[in-house]
Amino acid sequence: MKPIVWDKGCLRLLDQTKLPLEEKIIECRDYQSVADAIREMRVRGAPAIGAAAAYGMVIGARGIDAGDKKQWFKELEKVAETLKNTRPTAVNLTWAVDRMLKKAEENKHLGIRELQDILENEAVKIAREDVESNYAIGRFGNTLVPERARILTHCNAGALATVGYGTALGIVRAAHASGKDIHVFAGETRPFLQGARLTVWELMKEGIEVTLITDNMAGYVMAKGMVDLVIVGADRIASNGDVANKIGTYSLAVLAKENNIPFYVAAPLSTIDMSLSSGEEIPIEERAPDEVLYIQGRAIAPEGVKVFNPAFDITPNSLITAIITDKGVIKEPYDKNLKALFSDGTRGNN
Ligand SMILES: CSC[C@H]1O[C@H](OP(=O)(O)O)[C@H](O)[C@@H]1O
Repeated sequence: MKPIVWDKGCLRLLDQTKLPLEEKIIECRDYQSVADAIREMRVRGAPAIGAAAAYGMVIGARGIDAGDKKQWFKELEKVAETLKNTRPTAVNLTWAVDRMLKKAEENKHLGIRELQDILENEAVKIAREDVESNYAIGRFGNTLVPERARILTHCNAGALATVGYGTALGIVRAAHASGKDIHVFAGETRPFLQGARLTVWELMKEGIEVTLITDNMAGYVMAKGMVDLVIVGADRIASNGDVANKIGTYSLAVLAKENNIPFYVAAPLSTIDMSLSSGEEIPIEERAPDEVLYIQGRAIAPEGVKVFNPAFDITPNSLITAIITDKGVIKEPYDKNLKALFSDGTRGNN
């Protein structure tokens, strides 16, 4: 399944708020509708929103009606700000938009039409690189998966969270494809239910064994010896290896430590933010109370109750067994080993 399809100036998105009951495609022909889709999580997942924002920059750039190039660049900055302000936690969003701006800046000597074409090529490159990264993560991660593995996942870090194949689910796919006996326990992931609605949908489509559990069952299955490893995605990783990921990830990491179960984080280099010294600096998005108060439009709590809805939490590096990237498996000491990862000028948020 492709959550993002670029079709000659139109960005087609699989509306993930409708899954699994409906496979609805929305067509974005202006950058504001791309921003709306990201903000409303119709497209979601750190790498996916980065790629969507890159295409939003292309659509925005082609829609600018500026008298001269200076004005054109000013308008492009406004497009960038709109897209960057949609969601604060996933660094891929900022990384992708800034990469597009940098590309335009590097070629500002060219005409506007050429700049627009260059930006389109760059967005296509970002999307292609993401899929390549996910296959690499799958290959590296598969080396850590035993022949028979019961894998607990959280949220959705699959094809739907990326341009294709997935990060955490990319490892599941690679292990399954290599003939290993894989069974996934998918945590439902309240309140947006990415696990129940998206991860289960993805895995069942491909015939990969999956069992849905509620978030509060994770401790039980781990304590009962029903889980061999935990693999999650990430939205932003600080230079010391602290990880921001979907709310509930930290709880799973503590439970995994308590039960001596390996806890892996799968992420491309575009999710690593080397400008941050620790997870304390990662902004945590707070989302609307209605996401907690309603399921499919039906109230599940008395009207008027106060709600706290942080969409992410921080898992300290001490609870992480390894970070599986598209450049290899990174273990502690994370500050030293992540720095070495970027020392050869590799792309990423350094
Ligand atoms: C492949 S990274 C996916 C990452 O993004 C998700 O967040 P959201 O659904 O709010 O965009 C979640 O944290 C996943 O681990």
